[in-house]
Amino acid sequence: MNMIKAVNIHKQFNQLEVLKGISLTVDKGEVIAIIGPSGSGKSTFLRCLNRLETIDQGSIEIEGDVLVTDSGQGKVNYAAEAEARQICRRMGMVFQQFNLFPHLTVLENVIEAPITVKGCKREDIVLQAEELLRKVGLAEKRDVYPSRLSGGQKQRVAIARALAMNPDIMLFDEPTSALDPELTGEVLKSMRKLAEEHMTMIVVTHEMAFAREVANRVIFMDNGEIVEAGSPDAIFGSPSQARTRSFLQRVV
Ligand SMILES: Nc1ncnc2c1ncn2[C@@H]1O[C@H](COP(=O)(O)OP(=O)(O)OP(=O)(O)O)[C@@H](O)[C@H]1O
Repeated sequence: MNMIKAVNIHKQFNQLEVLKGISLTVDKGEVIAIIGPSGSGKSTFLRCLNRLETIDQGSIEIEGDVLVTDSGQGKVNYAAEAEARQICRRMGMVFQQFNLFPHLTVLENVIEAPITVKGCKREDIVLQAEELLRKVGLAEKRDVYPSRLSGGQKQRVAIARALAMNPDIMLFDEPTSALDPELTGEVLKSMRKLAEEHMTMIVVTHEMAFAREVANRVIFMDNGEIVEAGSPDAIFGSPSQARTRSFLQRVV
C-alpha cells in the first residue's frame, strides 16, 4: 500500500493552470524532496494533498483511503467532510511562516490540537509534548511565548506541534525559506532526525544540499509539471532533462 497515491492532479487558479497533471506515489518511510523554480506549483501540490487546496481533476489516496476521486467529465468527488478530515489528520504540515499561536506558550502550542481536535487529556499529552520538545532541542523553552523565540526555534516548535498529532506522514512547505541562513541548520537537523526514524516525508525545499543528502527521491517540478524524478545522485549528478540541468546550474 502506498502512503500517498496522487494521480493526474490538475489545479487552476482562475485562468492560471498551476498543476498540469501531477502524479506521485510515496511509500512508507520515503523522503521525497520537491525542487523547482519559484511559481512552479510545488506548494500548491503539497497543499492539494491535505485539502488545503481542492483539486479540479485527478485522485488522491492516503494510506489506501480515498480522499478524492476523479468522476470523469472534469469533475472530482471528495470524501464526506468527517472522513476527509480524518484522512488529512494523518498528515502533519509545517509551513514556511511557522503559524504558531502567538498568545499560547510553546507547550500550549504543541498540546492545543491533540486536546481540541483529538480530545486527548491534558495530563496525557503534556508528557508527550515535553518529549517532542526535547527531541527538537527546545525543552527549556516550554513556557516561553513565540515572540521570544528565534525563527529557527519557532520552526522547531512547529515541527513538534505537527508531530504531537502522531501523523503517519509529514509535509514540509519550504520550512527554512523564511529563516536567516545561520538558523536553517538547526531546523534541517530536526528534519534529518525524523528522516532517520523513517518518517514518511515530502519536503518542498530550496535547500539543495538537504535534498541531496536526505531525500530518497528528488522530484523536479517546472511550470506545473514533473519534469524529472529520480535518486538524488541521478538528479544532481546527471539530470537527463535540459530544464533540470538549467535550473540546477542556476541554484547549486
Ligand atoms: N491562492 C491562490 N490564488 C491564486 N493564485 C495562486 C494561489 N496560490 C498560488 N497561486 C499561484 O500559483 C502559482 C504556483 O504557486 P506555488 O506557490 O504553488 O509555487 P511554488 O513552486 O511553491 O513557488 P515558491 O517556490 O516561490 O513558493 C503561482 O503563479 C502563484 O502565484
